[in-house]
Amino acid sequence: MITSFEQELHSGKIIIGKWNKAQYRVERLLGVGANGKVYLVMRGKLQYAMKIGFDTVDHQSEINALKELSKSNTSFRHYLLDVDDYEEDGFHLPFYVMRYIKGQSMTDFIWRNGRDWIGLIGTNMLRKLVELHGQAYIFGDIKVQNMLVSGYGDVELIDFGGVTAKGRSVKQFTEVYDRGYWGAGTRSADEAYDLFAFAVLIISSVETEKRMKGIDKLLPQNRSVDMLLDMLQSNPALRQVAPMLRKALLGQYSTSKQALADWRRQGFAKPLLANRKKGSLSSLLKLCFTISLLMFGLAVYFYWPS
Ligand SMILES: Nc1ncnc2c1ncn2[C@@H]1O[C@H](COP(=O)(O)OP(=O)(O)OP(=O)(O)O)[C@@H](O)[C@H]1O
Repeated sequence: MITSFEQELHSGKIIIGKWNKAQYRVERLLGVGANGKVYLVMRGKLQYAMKIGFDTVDHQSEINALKELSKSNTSFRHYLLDVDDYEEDGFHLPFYVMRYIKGQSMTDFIWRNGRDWIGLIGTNMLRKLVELHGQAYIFGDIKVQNMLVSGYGDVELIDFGGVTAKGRSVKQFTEVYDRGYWGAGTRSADEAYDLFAFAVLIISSVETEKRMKGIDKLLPQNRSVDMLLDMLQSNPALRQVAPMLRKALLGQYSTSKQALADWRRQGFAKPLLANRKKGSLSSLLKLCFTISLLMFGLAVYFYWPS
């Protein structure tokens, strides 16, 4: 059985599952990761994301976690639509089909709309973690690439390859976000593990590229959580959230519920979308123009020699 498939599936290709016989039409490639390729597909008139796995063990464990979450009474309900195999020319390709998430990376979103959004994005991210932790799982591989932001700061998690049952060893992680890398704790799956990564996520979303450069290549003797704490203290954009993130970096939260409550206590101002800002400016200009026309009309009416 050959499972590796380097070739790209072209747009318009029809995939019919070997077992469930559901039919999908490939639209385009959404992304390629270490564990698989993800395509935008249509099933009837609806859009979904289809992940074709490279490594069957990782692929299967991702499916197992998604199956559990899809059954839960959380926002992950019905996230997973189908699990099947596709066979072509002697290739056997395991795939699964999930909700298609439209969005942009957190860094792009903040870059376009401003840093005022950190509060709301953070709240929505922590709410997702509270839900996941409530199902006795941790996310494991929190990083900018594994979440998408859309609409009014809505957060969706993607890539469930790191989802690990609480108490086990974290399955998949990315060094910079990993508390083990910073010598700040073990790699056992507890809520504080995700909260540490959450703190790094927020710090990295507002740090300059210059300061973040090389941070993933530090020698073990040079890595310490103090480096992250320094970044936190010295960045004015993080002043409001620094006390909560400090506790997360030091492992002082045992549950994401406590972390979310502290985060919310900051009382963030309501952020504005960049195009709404532009929109409100143009309505203000329109109003000024109308008022000046009205004044002009009145002036003509009163002062016009009769
Ligand atoms: N449900 C989805 N909706 C929209 N886009 C998605 C979805 N799932 C994945 N993607 C896109 O496909 C890319 C690769 O997917 P994913 O991160 O799951 O692969 P991976 O092999 O597990 O990656 P990694 O190398 O980070 O472990 C993502 O970065 C994202 O751009």
